[in-house]
Amino acid sequence: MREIVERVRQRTSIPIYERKVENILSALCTSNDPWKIADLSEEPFPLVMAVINVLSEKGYVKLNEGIELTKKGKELLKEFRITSKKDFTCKHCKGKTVDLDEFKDLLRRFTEIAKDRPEPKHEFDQAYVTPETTVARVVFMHSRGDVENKEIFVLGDDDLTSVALMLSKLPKKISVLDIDSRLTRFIERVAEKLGCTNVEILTFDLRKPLPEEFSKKFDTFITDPPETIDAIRAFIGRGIAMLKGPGCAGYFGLTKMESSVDKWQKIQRILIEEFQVVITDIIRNFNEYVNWDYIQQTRGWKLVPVKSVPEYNWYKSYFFRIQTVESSKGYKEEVTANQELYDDDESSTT
Ligand SMILES: NCCCCN(CCCN)CCCN
Repeated sequence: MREIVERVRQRTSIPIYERKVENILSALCTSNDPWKIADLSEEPFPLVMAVINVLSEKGYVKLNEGIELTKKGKELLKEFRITSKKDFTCKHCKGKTVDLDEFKDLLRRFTEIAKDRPEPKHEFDQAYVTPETTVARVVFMHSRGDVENKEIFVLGDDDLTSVALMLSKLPKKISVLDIDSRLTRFIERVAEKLGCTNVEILTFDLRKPLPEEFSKKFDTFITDPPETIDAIRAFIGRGIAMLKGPGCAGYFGLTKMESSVDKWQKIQRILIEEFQVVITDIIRNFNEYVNWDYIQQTRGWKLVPVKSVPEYNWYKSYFFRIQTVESSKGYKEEVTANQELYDDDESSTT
């Protein structure tokens, strides 16, 4: 096991240690599909591919249609008492903790409107979540008192969370921004069709500081940023700066597919030490993403040893809720990153 760790360490700057190899071997025990192995292992996709390449060189797996354990690989599992990854996610709520039964009509209307949504754009690292996920986000936020009669700010909205909020008729005001004018135009048309007059829409690049009139005006924000440190500041940091004061809430998705727990620690330190907010909820795999059609143009595709496109929604993220206290403060500076707003050594889906 140690020589596997040493060999991988020469290949990637992503932190690697024995337990991570174990997680990947355990996932290999359950599936030979590279996307599912990454999903089950909960390790960043580039790291999972680096480990699989080393396992293949050392004869523990063979690469044909899938990634299969060899006899030698199965002996390694036995020697280290590694068993297959198991999943006990609740079949009723699918891990989202909320019951959508009272929102069936909202979900039906949302799904209908979303039929004409713009397709994900590679340039902006887009990938939208399933309609059930978008509606479950609104229900979860509502269950925490963060939607009804509240002023809500949506930073980046390829998931069309603003549309589900409009359909719910619960918020006092919805402000939504996105860099992609296909999305802002689409959301404008929906707001007109629904006759929503309490919606403000702007096309904006979050690398730039937001106009001062947005500062400290909102009760709640939601965003689903890329997992680079720059994006955490540009999306979540700006969202916190828009909140009125203590007791307000922010929501965002954070994936394991493009950020290791080692990077999660850096992100959580920024939340607690720099932004001085409190993390009140982290719901595992709450956000389920629909497979995007540019996957064969991504860096991940170059890394995957067997070129098969994912057959199920493999990409998930955890849903975080943060809450502000007296000393909380957001981020208002310019972010100078360009493509590295989306890319770091752990990302692979751009
Ligand atoms: N490039 C495809 C995957 C991007 C997912 N990211 C943006 C999702 C926007 N709805 C980040 C997901 C977790 N923060």
